[in-house]
Amino acid sequence: MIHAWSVDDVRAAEERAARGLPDDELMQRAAQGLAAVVAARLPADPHTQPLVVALVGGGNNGGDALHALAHLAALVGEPLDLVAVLTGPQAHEAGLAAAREVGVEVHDATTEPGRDAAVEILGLADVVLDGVYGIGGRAGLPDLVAALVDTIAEDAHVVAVDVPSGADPGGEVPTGEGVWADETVTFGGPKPVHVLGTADRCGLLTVVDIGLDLDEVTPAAQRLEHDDLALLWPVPGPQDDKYSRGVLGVVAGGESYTGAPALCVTAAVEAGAGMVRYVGPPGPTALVRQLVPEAVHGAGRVQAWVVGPGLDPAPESWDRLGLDQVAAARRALDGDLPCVVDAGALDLLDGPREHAGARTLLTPHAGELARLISRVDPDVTELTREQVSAEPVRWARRAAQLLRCTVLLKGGTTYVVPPPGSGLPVRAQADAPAWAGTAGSGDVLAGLAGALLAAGLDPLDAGSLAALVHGVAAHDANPGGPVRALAIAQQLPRTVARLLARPEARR
Ligand SMILES: NC(=O)C1=CN([C@@H]2O[C@H](COP(=O)(O)OP(=O)(O)OC[C@H]3O[C@@H](n4cnc5c(N)ncnc54)[C@H](O)[C@@H]3O)[C@@H](O)[C@H]2O)[C@@H](O)CC1
Ligand SMILES: [K+]
Repeated sequence: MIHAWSVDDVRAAEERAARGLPDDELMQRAAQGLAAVVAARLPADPHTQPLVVALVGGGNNGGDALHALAHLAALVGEPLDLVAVLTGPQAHEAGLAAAREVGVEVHDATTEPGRDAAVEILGLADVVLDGVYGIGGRAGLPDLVAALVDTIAEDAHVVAVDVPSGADPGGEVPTGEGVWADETVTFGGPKPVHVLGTADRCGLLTVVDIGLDLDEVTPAAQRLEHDDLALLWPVPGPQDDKYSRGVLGVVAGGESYTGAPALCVTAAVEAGAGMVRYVGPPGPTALVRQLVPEAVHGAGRVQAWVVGPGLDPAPESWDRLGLDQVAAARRALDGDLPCVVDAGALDLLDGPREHAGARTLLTPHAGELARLISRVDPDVTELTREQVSAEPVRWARRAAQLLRCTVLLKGGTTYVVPPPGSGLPVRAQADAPAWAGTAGSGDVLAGLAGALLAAGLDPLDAGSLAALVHGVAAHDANPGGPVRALAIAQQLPRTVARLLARPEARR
């Protein structure tokens, strides 16, 4: 699992670690680690002298970059062209002195000749170090810096120092502006932007150990990795039977929507639910009977519910079967069992589930979340899908707060936000190929998450693990090509087996 700590917690850990150490010890450790990464990225061609350019801001992030240039000169031993471009009126004094000492060429881009020289040199660079802003940064860049970033050579290898400049280190305010790095070298531990930010903003992430102790500090954000499946997946033991493994009830679909329940039930069965009970009218029941002979039918004892895939929340008054299905959905929502609330059932929620908020996992996409918040938030009249997509963590948090439950917001990156006050971190998963964005894919995710809730996982683990496995299964089902929702569901057993068998996971 990748843990990411808030900027405040990292700064506090830096303060603790710095006590009793020489003034610039942490920066030297950071710069040395950074230089080692950059040294490994230099082009190997013996006929050309590599050109490394650092964009340098006025704070300590710039100090890291300047010291790294100095360390790089010592580390590589071969001739190198090293250039520092100063982007503001100040630069880290000791860093600048160390860089000058080893012969780094310095240009001050706040002057016209300096800017012209910087533009030319950035267009030729082999490696660019982005040392403009680190954890002192915020979303967006001043015009001068943005213009310099735009002139970086297309084929240059861009290494962000700690955080890509222009990105919000807290990961909450997304912006496309600023540096998009091929890789990011961070210090002490990941920050939320590395986990929550747009998936390819930071590139490959390397953490340099500078001696911070964050073990006892609760992370602000997390990402599950493939090896985490073995820790969290409910693997049955010899004493288990279908009941102890978890019985999932599914209230989904209606006479006009028969596909969603079939996909949802298939996914839950393929994911290894002990038993799946489908509740619905004759049409979808017949289809589920045909496609999933393992499922049982009609209401009965269950350990968790999935409510909502393909559910029409507002059938016509003459549609008796539709009204019965909504009544079944309401019974599940009014109870106190763990529940995945998906699609149509989201429209049935007006506030928190009374006794079961903490056991509830909402699984909206951006449009559904916008509609839900517009309806239940007294401070919001009309929220759009675009607004949710622009600030996904903010709005998922808002829904989690209003409904006192866990919210899984589906998208290219899937965010799983626990209820406020739970002390739990936000999780973000970006495991799925874009091919997975296809009709029925969400019904599969709901069934999979439901199977995990029924097995006893809490909503944060169930939601994030479901997002991980769903994404990996979508890849496994047809690497590099299109995939239908049913194929994702049918791939689940093999994907789970493969991830359980990973040698790292078994340790
Ligand atoms: N504190 C420590 O002990 C260590 C800090 N280190 C480095 O220090 C960095 C943090 O340094 P600083 O706190 O000096 O902050 P930064 O160097 O990240 O930023 C400096 C200043 O730039 C301004 N600024 C930031 N974003 C801006 C924007 N978008 N537009 C305009 N102005 C902006 C702000 O006034 C900010 O204080 C870390 O990211 C890391 O690189 C490392 O050397 C490791 C040790
Ligand atoms: K940076």
